[in-house]
Amino acid sequence: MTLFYLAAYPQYMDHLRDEVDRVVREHGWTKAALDEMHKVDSFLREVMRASGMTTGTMSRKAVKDYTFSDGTFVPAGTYLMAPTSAIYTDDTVYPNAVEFNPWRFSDMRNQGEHVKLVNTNLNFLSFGHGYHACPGRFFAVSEMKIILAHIVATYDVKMEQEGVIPTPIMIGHVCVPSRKAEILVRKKLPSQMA
Ligand code: HEM
Repeated sequence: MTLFYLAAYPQYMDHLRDEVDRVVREHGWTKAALDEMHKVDSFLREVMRASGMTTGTMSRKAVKDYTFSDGTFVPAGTYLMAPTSAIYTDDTVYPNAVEFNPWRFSDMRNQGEHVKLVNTNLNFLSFGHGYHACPGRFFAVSEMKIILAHIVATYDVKMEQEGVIPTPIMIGHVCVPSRKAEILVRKKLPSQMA
């Protein structure tokens, strides 16, 4: 999905590339470099938010009657999910939520908010939250950052039609990237590489 966003919005490529070139020049391809890639991190988190990935997450079954602090009563046997897509498209949570803003989270981070991709909170549930939050996310995020950083450092990518994300397939509540979409990929010339 990230590749589709990267290709659909090529105007962000140079910002990512500048960041990757700068931190890799300073730290090499190391964990320290990944930690410095705030824009790469933000881009990935914004793709997870904007694309939704799932309409809901953290499925649970109530094993006994439960009343939430606001009075909501959940009888035993009820299945529940946290409504990720409702949260991710709520303008009061994410201003101008409909807009893909790749620097949304790096800007928030600059203001002192804990919104690195590995950070979970009630407004970002793609890795779950609380006691059962995904323990594999630290590994997964490092992998995703390495792949995105490598792509921007090595290739130019674009979609035939700018600004259009190929329609995903919904399987139940899970959003699967289109398997038919095509992306134009061109390897950068050696002289363009850092
Ligand atoms: C982008 C990649 C990934 C995403 C989006 C993701 C998402 C999630 C989510 C949403 C949960 C919480 C489910 C819940 O509360 O019901 C979860 C749990 C879990 N994830 Fe991941 N995950 C990813 C990668 C990984 C990887 C790479 C591993 C292992 C190497 C992993 C291992 C686990 C385990 C063991 C749990 C269960 C934790 C528990 O129940 O206490 N995940 N994941």
